[in-house]
Amino acid sequence: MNPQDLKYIEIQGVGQVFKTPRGPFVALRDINLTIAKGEFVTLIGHSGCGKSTLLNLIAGLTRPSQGVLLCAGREIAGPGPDRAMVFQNHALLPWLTCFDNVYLGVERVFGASEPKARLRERTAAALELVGLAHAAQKRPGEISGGMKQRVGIARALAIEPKVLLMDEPFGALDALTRARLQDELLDIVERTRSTVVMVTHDVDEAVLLADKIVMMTNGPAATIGEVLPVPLARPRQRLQLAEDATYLRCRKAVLDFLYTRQTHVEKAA
Ligand SMILES: Nc1ncnc2c1ncn2[C@@H]1O[C@H](COP(=O)(O)OP(=O)(O)OP(=O)(O)O)[C@@H](O)[C@H]1O
Repeated sequence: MNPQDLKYIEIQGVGQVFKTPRGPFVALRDINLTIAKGEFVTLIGHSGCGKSTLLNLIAGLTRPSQGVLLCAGREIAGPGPDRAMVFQNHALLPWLTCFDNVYLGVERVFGASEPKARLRERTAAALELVGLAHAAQKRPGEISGGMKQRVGIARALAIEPKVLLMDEPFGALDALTRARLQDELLDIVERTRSTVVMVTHDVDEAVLLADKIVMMTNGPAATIGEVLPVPLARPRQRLQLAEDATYLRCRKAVLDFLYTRQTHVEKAA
């Protein structure tokens, strides 16, 4: 791998302080992390520790109070088509069909340089990739939660982002749909070789999907407590992993971190 690709995303000395009516609130401090091209990173930590805050910084939706974030050697100064976000609540426009929800983003990114037929081809290919070609003409209100989430993923993949940012994308789904979408995501990422940063609360999801798990300490002033490499070969099969010694060791390490070393104490608001 090109040495530059080993540090595709670089987060250096990043801190985030929010202004609140009660004074400044230090959400993140001293975050240092390097992500290689094609790497799948999961971010895990107790509720409120700053996972979404960190993802928003990588997306360029917010700017850090301290430090710098780089993507492909360039400072992240705002959102860009090289980084696409998938949200937990899918954020689809209810009055548009699934096709048009995906087309909207495709047109924004490629509309100036490609003919309409090519934009439609890209949209159809993204829906095909997530197994939703048959639902292209349905509106979000006419499809299930899992299907809506797949449209959200198709919309992100359709713009061919270099980095896929996912904020608890499967958090609102039932366990079976969630498992199916995790498998589909593994398959898609294998094919597209995207770099992925995914926030999750789910320990099994974190281990199943990741090349490395970034474990965050509790907030306020949260930081990275530990980075755990997951040296499991790909493609991964969830049934085989259930008894795999490396899988079980990684799972235990995350559980230990979360429930022994970072016991969650609900703070008074
Ligand atoms: N715009 C903001 N202004 C003030 N405080 C904020 C703002 N955004 C986030 N926070 C605070 O920063 C901390 C981190 O929030 P964040 O949403 O990143 O946590 P999280 O780990 O993603 O939580 P969860 O797992 O519950 O989604 C929280 O205490 C939150 O209240």
